[in-house]
Amino acid sequence: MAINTQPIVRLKNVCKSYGDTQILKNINLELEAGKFYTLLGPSGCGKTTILRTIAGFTDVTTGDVEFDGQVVNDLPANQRQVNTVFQDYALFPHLNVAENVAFGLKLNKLSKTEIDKRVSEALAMVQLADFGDREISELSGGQQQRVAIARALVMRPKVLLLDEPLSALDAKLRKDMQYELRELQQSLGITFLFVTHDQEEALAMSDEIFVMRAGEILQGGSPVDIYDEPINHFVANFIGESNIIPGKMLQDFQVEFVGKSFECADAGIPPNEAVEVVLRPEDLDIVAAAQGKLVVTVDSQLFRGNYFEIVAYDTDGNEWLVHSTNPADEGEPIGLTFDPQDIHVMRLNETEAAFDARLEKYEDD
Ligand SMILES: Nc1ncnc2c1ncn2[C@@H]1O[C@H](COP(=O)(O)OP(=O)(O)OP(=O)(O)O)[C@@H](O)[C@H]1O
Repeated sequence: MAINTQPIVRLKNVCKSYGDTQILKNINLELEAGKFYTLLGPSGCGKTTILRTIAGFTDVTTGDVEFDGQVVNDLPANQRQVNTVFQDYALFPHLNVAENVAFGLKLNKLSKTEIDKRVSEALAMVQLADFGDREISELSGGQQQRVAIARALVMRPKVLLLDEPLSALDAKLRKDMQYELRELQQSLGITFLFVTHDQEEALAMSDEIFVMRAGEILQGGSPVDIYDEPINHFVANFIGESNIIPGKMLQDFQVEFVGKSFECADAGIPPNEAVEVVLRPEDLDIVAAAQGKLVVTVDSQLFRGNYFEIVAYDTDGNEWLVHSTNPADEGEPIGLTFDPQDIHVMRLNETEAAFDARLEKYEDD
């Protein structure tokens, strides 16, 4: 039997402009059934605009939005099999919980019996089975958020769009809701497209992340791939914490930075090319200065609960962030060691396509 691998949603070369301002620049993405996707990027980069083009609230200027292989550019929002959970939940304060959830079904003129059944099911999915009669004002922020999700799920969408739904919650509740949302997505098997500017949230929740900047998707991939193999300075900096140091490729398996030559994984980059080297703070070990591959001087440190975050500088003036279980002496030199495999070398200004081709080649070799 042939397996249907056609994406549920595909954006093909989508551009969106308001007047002379281009907001989305040639967006290409595919969403498969049953996966948790995240659009991640700084404020104003176009995340909400992408959701709106999929939901049908915003027309594309050029390009196509496809559902199940059919172009839906002209299909009105209410005929697309998607629902959106908004940042502010957009619940109706004068309706109780069950009435809020029933709203869309009533508009679609379903029978009372069918509406009651589907509302109960949707409230049970978000663990609010006994809350149907409550007023919205009697709910916590997290509970309101779940009502908003139930109201979207009750319409049985193929894709649920979530626009920063956790941003109004305090840190603890936000973490709990991250687990809940992820579990809900997995148990329902619906495709979620989630928007956040919080990289930790994106890493924790997603099957796949699209990292955006200024109207473009810079890199798409699994959290592990994007963390370990960022395509460029922006992605490396935006995802997790990194030391990004200027360097030069010397030959296969050898890269130079801070005036020294280091063994590295083969990156498929020609000799003498200027590069940037990424080393994550947790991949650095502190040793005595004489034993270090590099010597840096400790500038300051913060206790982060389960580790010390140490800021140090090398002789070229590059800042180094190091995570260590032990404190260091401020003003003193320390040695740093690291595994060659933990050095990630990036070309300057490489496109994602060129990066993928290079990665594929050196992984095959
Ligand atoms: N209707 C509109 N008219 C003109 N400009 C718009 C309109 N809607 C959005 N924009 C602009 O498009 C850009 C992208 O906005 P968008 O809301 O998609 O960003 P975002 O990544 O979701 O940001 P945030 O994280 O702050 O919500 C912004 O510069 C915004 O000002």
